[in-house]
Amino acid sequence: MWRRDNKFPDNGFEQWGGYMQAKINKLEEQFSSRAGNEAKESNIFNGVSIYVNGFTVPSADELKVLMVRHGGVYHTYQKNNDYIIASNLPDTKVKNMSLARVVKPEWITDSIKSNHLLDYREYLLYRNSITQPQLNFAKVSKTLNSLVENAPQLKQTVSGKENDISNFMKKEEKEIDQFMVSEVKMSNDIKQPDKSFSNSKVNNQSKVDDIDSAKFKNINDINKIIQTTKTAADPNFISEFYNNSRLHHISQLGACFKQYVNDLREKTDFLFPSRAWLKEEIFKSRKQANLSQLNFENGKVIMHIDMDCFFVSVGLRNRPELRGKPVAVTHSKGGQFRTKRSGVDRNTEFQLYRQRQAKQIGKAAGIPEEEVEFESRVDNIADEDDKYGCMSEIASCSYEARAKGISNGMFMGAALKLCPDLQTISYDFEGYKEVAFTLYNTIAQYTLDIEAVSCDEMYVDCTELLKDTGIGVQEFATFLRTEIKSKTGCPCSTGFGGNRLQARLATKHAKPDGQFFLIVELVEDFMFNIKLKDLPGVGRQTAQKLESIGHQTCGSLQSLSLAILQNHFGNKTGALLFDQCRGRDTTPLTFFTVRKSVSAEVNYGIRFENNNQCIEFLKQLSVEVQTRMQQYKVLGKCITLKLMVRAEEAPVETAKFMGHGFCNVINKSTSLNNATNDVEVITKEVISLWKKQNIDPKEMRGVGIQITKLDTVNNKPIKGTLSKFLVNVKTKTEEKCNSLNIPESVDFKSKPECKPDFSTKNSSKTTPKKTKSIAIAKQKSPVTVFPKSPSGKRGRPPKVAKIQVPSRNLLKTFIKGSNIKDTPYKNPMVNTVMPEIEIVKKEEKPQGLLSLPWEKIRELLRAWLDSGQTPLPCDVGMVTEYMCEMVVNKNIDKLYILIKFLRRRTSEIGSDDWKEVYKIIIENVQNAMIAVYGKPLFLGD
Ligand SMILES: Nc1ccn([C@H]2C[C@H](O)[C@@H](COP(=O)(O)OP(=O)(O)OP(=O)(O)O)O2)c(=O)n1
Repeated sequence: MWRRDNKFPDNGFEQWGGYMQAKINKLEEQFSSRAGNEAKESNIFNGVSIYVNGFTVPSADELKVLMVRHGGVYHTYQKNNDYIIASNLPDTKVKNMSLARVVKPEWITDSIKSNHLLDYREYLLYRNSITQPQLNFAKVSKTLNSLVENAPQLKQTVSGKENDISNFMKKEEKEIDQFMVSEVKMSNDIKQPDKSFSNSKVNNQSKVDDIDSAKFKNINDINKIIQTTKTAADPNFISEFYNNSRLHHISQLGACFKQYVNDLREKTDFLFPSRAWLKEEIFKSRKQANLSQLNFENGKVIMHIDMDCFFVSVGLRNRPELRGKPVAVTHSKGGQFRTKRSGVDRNTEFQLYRQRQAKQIGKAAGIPEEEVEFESRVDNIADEDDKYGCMSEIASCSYEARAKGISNGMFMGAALKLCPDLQTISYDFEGYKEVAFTLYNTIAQYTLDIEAVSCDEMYVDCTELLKDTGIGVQEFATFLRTEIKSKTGCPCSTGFGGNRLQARLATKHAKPDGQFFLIVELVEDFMFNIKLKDLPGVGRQTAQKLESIGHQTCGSLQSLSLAILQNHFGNKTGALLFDQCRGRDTTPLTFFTVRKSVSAEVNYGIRFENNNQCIEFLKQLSVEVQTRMQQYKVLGKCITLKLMVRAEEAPVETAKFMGHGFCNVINKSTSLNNATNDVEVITKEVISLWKKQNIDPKEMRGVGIQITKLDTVNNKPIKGTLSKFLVNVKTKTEEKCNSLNIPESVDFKSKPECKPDFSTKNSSKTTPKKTKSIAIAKQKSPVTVFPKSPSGKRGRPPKVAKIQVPSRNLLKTFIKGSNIKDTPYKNPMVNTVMPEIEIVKKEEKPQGLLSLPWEKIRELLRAWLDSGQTPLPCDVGMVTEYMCEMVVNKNIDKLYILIKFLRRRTSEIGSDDWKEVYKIIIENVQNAMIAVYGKPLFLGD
């Protein structure tokens, strides 16, 4: 007999427990013997045990048989790990139990039908909210934490060899994961969450879910639950709100991938071993000579790539039985019972929205507000207790749902009207992140010329990649899409064109699961039928205004001259429209993203009883903003408080539960003398802005804080990046600038009059000796004979007296392994100590760039090109000087890499100044080449 003290079950009859245990054991034995007798049909429920609570269809007995047949366990008495199968439960039961594993019997029957175990979470009995999701504490933090362990592993690149990009990606993914986890953690730490509440088994989610159950029809119960639903007056509201806000997660992910691309570009070597594999695979699969070979004379090839119905595709990986059906990702299940709250007046609220929209259209069309007519009608709007009244938003819907008229962002109720059998699946933030990483990593194996748009979308300049590999656009697209689909299980679409506008429109044309190359010959025809509202530069108001003057398509707008368009829309928008409707777009891709603002906004659950609550909330929101500023390492000068206040004519109770309803928006800003991220300063300013508005806190429906005019922490803007590093060698620099063919003026458009004296008369006889000092600095060497600048003047020394601290990365790069030494530098802007750079002068050693290792030069060059500043002649002089020295030192391989990089970046930047910089450098380098080798460096074109 098993004994209790040995932690084994006791089946004795001495105590009640013993009796019960004996009974349970007996029933289990019966179950096992029955299992032995039943023909086993599958192992779907291997490891799953269920306990049936109450009346179910199929009945408990039938479920027992099904479990036996399909490898599961049926418990007559509930055990810890059991799934509780129930069709409904009396409320006394609900109050006393955890609802996390209460599952509908359909979970069993549907799993058997689809021959695999379906996700039980999709069948939870208590999951439907009244309207919107309620806060599900700690769920997301848990998800993010688990991601750190489970970050997707990169596939090895070429034959097991990994280049630094793939290694870097792995490291970086982890850092980004940690960044996201730390964000959640930080905000929780700061706000000291009420653990008892977070951990409570019946949390807010289940409280509201309870309301959805048809069992809670007693209005007093419902009101009690609504009253206890968390509002912004609760001290833990903000962290919980952000942990559960889908929009917050999307924007976080988007920002992370922008940073990811920045870092990949900054820290890896731009060598792409996977290209060899790509080429090999594509050449292998070619059945005939490549017909789609690109004509590079046509310029750039820009790709736009976007996952198809992203949230749905990721969700369907666990619900394959729903493929091909109309599916939506939303918090709501739809079609369930909801309660009607008193005071809700949907008709009035919707009417107010319509009225505002009509005024906006009127304004866009130049009609005075008082003359705008709008239709005053009473719609047959479903109430919230009607399934068609559900105001839960659809985040993403499948293309089958779109075929029925459903679109992303639509309310669930409206969607159900269009498609009553619309299936819903829940969010999978972990899955989105995993797929997004795979998408970015797949592209980054082949090129880093990426502009990240969001977690599932980016632009890629494929020009260099295609040229380097010699593969065609279509075959690359097919290969890439297949690779992404096989790695992620999700389809994507790609569009290619000569610029970003064409690429984006091509993707739209290709969707879903397709590809389209808008070749130059097709552009005109293609653009003709494009709807103006689909152009990226055309917002709702502009589209409405265009429609009001009779234009809906690009073809139709092409009939208007530039002057007419500018007359109607102003110079900038007019010119944009003129170009866009012809498929023209000169905006270069931005590979390096610079953050312009940091903000935190909450427009859900904002319900205050008094001023103190509102002030407390403003303090918390200030902490949230400051936390984000710290993460992004920025300070800001301008603080804007955004207030959403219930419009006088709007019902007090909003149509959407805890939503903001129809509001007036007030934005108030203040500018500081110095940029800051000090939470006390931010809070003080925000509260002062709030107090000045004199608004009744009860009328507040949304609050946001935005910080703009950003500056990087410890990084004052720098001018003349290179010069600033090397300012203490200004005398030398001055000499060298003078000696190079660099115009003194910043106007790089003006060409130097004379060429450096590298001409053929500098025969090999005059070739300078290989020497550690730079050839061009030596007066007698052929490369030292340089003409004056176009202005005829000699260059002046740079006027920088003292080195300011440049970007941290640059600093780090330079401090290590160079002759730069640290001395404390106190940044007056913030209380942090930063090193000041001082160049140790050693006359006999090479100075400036020449003192640095080649790897550092690459970093510096990259930073210079990405600085977003106008190139200064002295900087150009130094780079030229360095490259000429490489020629002299016969360091041609590395020189070639630098030049290729320089060429690529300058052409990406696309400005005439930078193109001129490239030209000047190349002219000097080629002249040095001729001087040293008697011939120019072969650059391929
Ligand atoms: N306001 C928004 C915008 C986007 N998303 C989420 C859901 C989308 O699935 C995902 C990507 O957005 P897209 O605009 O790319 O839309 P889809 O990928 O769903 O569809 P499409 O195939 O048209 O790109 O981001 C969201 O939840 N809410």
